[in-house]
Amino acid sequence: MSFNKESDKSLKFKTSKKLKICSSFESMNLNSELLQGIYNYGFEAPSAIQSRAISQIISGKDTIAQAQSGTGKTATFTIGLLQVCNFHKSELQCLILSPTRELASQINQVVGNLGDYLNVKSAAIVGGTTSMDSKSKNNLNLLRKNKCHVVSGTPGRVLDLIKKQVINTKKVKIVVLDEADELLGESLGFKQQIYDIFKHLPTSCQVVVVSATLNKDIIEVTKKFMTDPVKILVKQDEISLEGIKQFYVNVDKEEWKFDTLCDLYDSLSINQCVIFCNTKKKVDWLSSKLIQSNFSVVSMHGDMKQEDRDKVMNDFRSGHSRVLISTDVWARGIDVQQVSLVVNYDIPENMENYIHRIGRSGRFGRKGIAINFITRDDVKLLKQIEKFYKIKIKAMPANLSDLS
Ligand SMILES: Nc1ncnc2c1ncn2[C@@H]1O[C@H](COP(=O)(O)OP(=O)(O)OP(=O)(O)O)[C@@H](O)[C@H]1O
Repeated sequence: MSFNKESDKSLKFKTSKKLKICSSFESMNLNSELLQGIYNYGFEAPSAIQSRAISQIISGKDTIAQAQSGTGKTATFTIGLLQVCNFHKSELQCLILSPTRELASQINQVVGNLGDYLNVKSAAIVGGTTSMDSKSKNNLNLLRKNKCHVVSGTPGRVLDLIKKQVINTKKVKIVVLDEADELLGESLGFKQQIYDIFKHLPTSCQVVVVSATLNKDIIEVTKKFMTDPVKILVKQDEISLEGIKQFYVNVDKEEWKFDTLCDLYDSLSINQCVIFCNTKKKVDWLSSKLIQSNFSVVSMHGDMKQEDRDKVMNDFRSGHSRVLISTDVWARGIDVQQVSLVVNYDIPENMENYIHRIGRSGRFGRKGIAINFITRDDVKLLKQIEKFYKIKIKAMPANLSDLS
């Protein structure tokens, strides 16, 4: 196995020159209810990406915003779009697209929280549930009556509801593609859905593209639907967060991973931990093996029923469960601040998801630890990761608890 060629494309595109930097939320000319929502949510000062990108979004420019994991990109586009929307008008003005149901719901929550004083009506459109709960029914009713200002959803479900004329896109002013490289890449089949959604949007619609990882090819694709965008980008060797300490453990053979994990369990469950496997089957296998051995873990992947996924998410977010085993469905965007440790039980299959996975820890300047299990076959992959991000991944020290 080796990383695909896509990942090797270096970031040769540049940040736009002479960008305005707003060092406080007050200096962004936000309306007072929005400012109140921001402070009430606990934010005091903007992060680097927020101080650069929010004012660009507000000015109406198409914007490409790249910044490291956990540095506040969600609030960047949310504050921007909340300022752009007119809440006196009862119509859908903003569409936010993201790759997983959990992320779309999380973004919807942030929109609701930051827009608390604006009377924003937003809906998560995620599908997947066998029976619709009253909230989902209510959302659909609001959409049918064109009473939502903001929709946050996954591309397939959103496109479906546009085609069924439940979502009315006529007045959409701004569309956000979060985790844009995932949405516009070739592997997951979202790209065509995104193009189809664009066909239903007004041509004047402002486009905001966001991710921690963007490459030249993705920027090329965005030219199809963006006009002279402002670009705010980080260099490849700055994508990895300094606050996340990265280690490897030589497990030599696949069969030795399990015992290594059991030895680590006490350290894993001090705060909260996410363990990544590359397949759904492996997630199921590992979680049942750990449970059989009396370890307390929960697990999640894309083949599980949405009701079960929701329960796992709620338990993990509340801190009720501390160790979560998952596939890359959890790699991007999910924000649980207490996660301080990520274990790559399997090394990820693409370079980008390495950065996204480890970025589940160390949120917004917190400290994090990432541990990579390395079989003999993985040594080469680890070297590729180190070279690509210009980082050094050290051998795990004997006493991990000293680090946390
Ligand atoms: N200005 C701020 N002050 C304090 N906390 C903030 C601020 N902006 C964002 N945060 C918090 O930082 C955490 C990470 O933010 P967010 O999820 O938006 O990061 P992200 O850049 O979108 O990450 P990812 O790349 O993983 O999607 C969240 O818990 C959020 O509430």
